[in-house]
Amino acid sequence: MSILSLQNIYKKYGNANDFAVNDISFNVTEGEILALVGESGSGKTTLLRLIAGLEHPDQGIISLSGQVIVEGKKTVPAHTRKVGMVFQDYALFPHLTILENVKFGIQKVKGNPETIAKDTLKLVGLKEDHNKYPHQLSGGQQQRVALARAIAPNPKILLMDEPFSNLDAMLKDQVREEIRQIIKKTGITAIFVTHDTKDALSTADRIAILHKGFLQQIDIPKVLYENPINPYVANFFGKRNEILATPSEDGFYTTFGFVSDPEAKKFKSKVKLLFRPEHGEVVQRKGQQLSGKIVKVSYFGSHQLVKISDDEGFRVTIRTNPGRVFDEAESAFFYLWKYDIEEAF
Ligand SMILES: Nc1ncnc2c1ncn2[C@@H]1O[C@H](COP(=O)(O)OP(=O)(O)OP(=O)(O)O)[C@@H](O)[C@H]1O
Repeated sequence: MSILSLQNIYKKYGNANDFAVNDISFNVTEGEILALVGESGSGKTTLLRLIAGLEHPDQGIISLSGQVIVEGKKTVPAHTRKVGMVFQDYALFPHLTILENVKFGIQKVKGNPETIAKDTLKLVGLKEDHNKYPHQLSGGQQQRVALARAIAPNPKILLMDEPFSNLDAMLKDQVREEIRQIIKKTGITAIFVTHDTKDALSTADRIAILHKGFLQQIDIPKVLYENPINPYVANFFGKRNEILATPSEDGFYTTFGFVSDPEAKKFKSKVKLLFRPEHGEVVQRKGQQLSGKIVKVSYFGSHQLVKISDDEGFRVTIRTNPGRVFDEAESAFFYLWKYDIEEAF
């Protein structure tokens, strides 16, 4: 069931030429975690602020829990929307204890604030730290306090602005998982903004990708990664290799060799074969479809990236497992098990 609905939302700031948010519509299902991703200036924060009630759109309708909260000039003020917000810098009160920080926002809710605050801190795994001050906690723990403070009033929806950006790489993986588990345990619907594709792919149930204020695609991570709707979305989720190819009756001729593919006959002129590094495989035996010279091998612990060049110096990158041993300058044979085909010109 949909809990939040945005219909044709437009927002332009002052006398800017372009809309920061341009005709955006989507629904969010109850209990789901949605990531808003896009590069800097794509409109992610503006969209989050429109939902929170911190900005008002020029046009469009927003409904929350079946109630229209924004339409034309009508607006339900931010403080009565029952929206929880976690800010990028956590915005904890430094002179209040953890418990006091969480109690702060629940003075007016039903029940005993002390009990609710303690229960919520327990939920986020901080039941031992009630009397500590924010500076006595790690970044990940501070973030859980901010999360506890936002969910303690039992909001209809939780909004988080770049929740993982202040954490170092080691902590990030752990915190992503913790935050996802807490959110799922409470069953709350959450929307978070990030510019990091890893955050989005690993934490969200669905991802909405924005570019210059326009919604490009909204879907589950696997679909965005494997079946991007356009080149922008495809490249946003990581580099793709491009091989120029000439179609024939039964395949494509490329400078790396022949790719057998019955689809080729549908194309009249040159195409690009587009594939991610993990969609190719380096094989040891000769006689495979494609070949080239290894020009570089980069080791990353969990995997290696092998750069293979054709006779003209054109390169592709293929991901392999970390245990394989390759010599630079040796011949490599590879095949593509998945690729997209696009008209080249
Ligand atoms: N308060 C404001 N006044 C004027 N223009 C603004 C304001 N806030 C955002 N903008 C503009 O609106 C557009 C979208 O900005 P927004 O902050 O929503 O993007 P973003 O995707 O969240 O970017 P970032 O990742 O850098 O925070 C940008 O062109 C930005 O310059």
